[in-house]
Amino acid sequence: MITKIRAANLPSSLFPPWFSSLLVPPPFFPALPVDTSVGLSKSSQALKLDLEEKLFGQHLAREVILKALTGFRNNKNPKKPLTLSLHGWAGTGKNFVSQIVAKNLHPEGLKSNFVHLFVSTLHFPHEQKIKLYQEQLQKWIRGNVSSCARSVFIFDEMDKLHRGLIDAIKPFLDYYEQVDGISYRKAIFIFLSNAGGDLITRMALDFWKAGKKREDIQLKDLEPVLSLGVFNNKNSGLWHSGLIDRSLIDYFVPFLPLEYKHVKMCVRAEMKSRGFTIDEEIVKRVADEMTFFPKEEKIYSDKGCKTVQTRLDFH
Ligand SMILES: Nc1ncnc2c1ncn2[C@@H]1O[C@H](COP(=O)(O)OP(=O)(O)OP(=O)(O)O)[C@@H](O)[C@H]1O
Repeated sequence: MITKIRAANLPSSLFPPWFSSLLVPPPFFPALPVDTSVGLSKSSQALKLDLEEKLFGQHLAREVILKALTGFRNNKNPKKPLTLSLHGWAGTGKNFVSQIVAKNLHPEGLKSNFVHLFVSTLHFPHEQKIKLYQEQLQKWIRGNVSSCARSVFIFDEMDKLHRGLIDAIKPFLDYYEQVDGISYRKAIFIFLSNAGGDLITRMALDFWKAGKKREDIQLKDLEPVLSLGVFNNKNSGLWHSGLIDRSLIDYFVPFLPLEYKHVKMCVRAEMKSRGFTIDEEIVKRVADEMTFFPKEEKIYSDKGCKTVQTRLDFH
């Protein structure tokens, strides 16, 4: 599913018109604008605050993302780019968090020249064009990292990304000091997918049924779950790509399914961002319109907070 934000910030064709200028190999890359605020835009404290205030119901994702980003930014000499793999049900905040991270590094977020979002089904829809996509993608990454070492690349719908394209980006994710004269070690790659989302949900449901608190779910509880749903799942996209075998993913970040109370929090946040006074009656009405599963218990929103914005329009 493509959100408004993504569609609004993406070129209509695969790459913008000036892309062809990047086809010249280094050192002849044209000078793209240089971001002087790179890495200094906000402190880790600001990221922490953003995650605490804006991201609802995701205590594990909050913890892992903060740890990963803080560690990476404090490391003056990283040995490889930072690679995060975000997993979870639809509408639970994977794109939302990627945007928070991107904004933290580059204040303009998705609008920055140094943040790049690829959506598999939008940008790489035709299997027969894989060779072309591979070439363009590699040149795009190379060109942009040579312009800004701390470029951020977000790949949405990773589970739908053709294996050939994962192979194309693999060299950039590795521990090489340089590839063709360029170091990729300060770049950040974020992969988003629904793979493992059903298993994460089942785990959350088991906790709920056992009367345990959601916040008591720990990363170690989810490791075997992710291992089954992602690491050893031939359909997850990552499995047969060699990314996992070669330890090229630094952090797996699980997103839990969102409950009624989280949906209400999303409604309030949306009202606030539109400058409305919070009206609890409307908050309840919007949340009540969402559908919840499993059939019997009705605990988790089946679209997370995804349709909150449009539903609010009706009220
Ligand atoms: N955990 C959350 N906390 C706060 N807001 C959220 C959360 N999850 C979703 N939202 C809101 O819902 C919108 C849609 O969520 P988002 O696009 O991040 O979902 P997603 O997990 O990427 O879904 P998909 O897998 O379908 O792409 C976000 O822009 C945000 O406004």
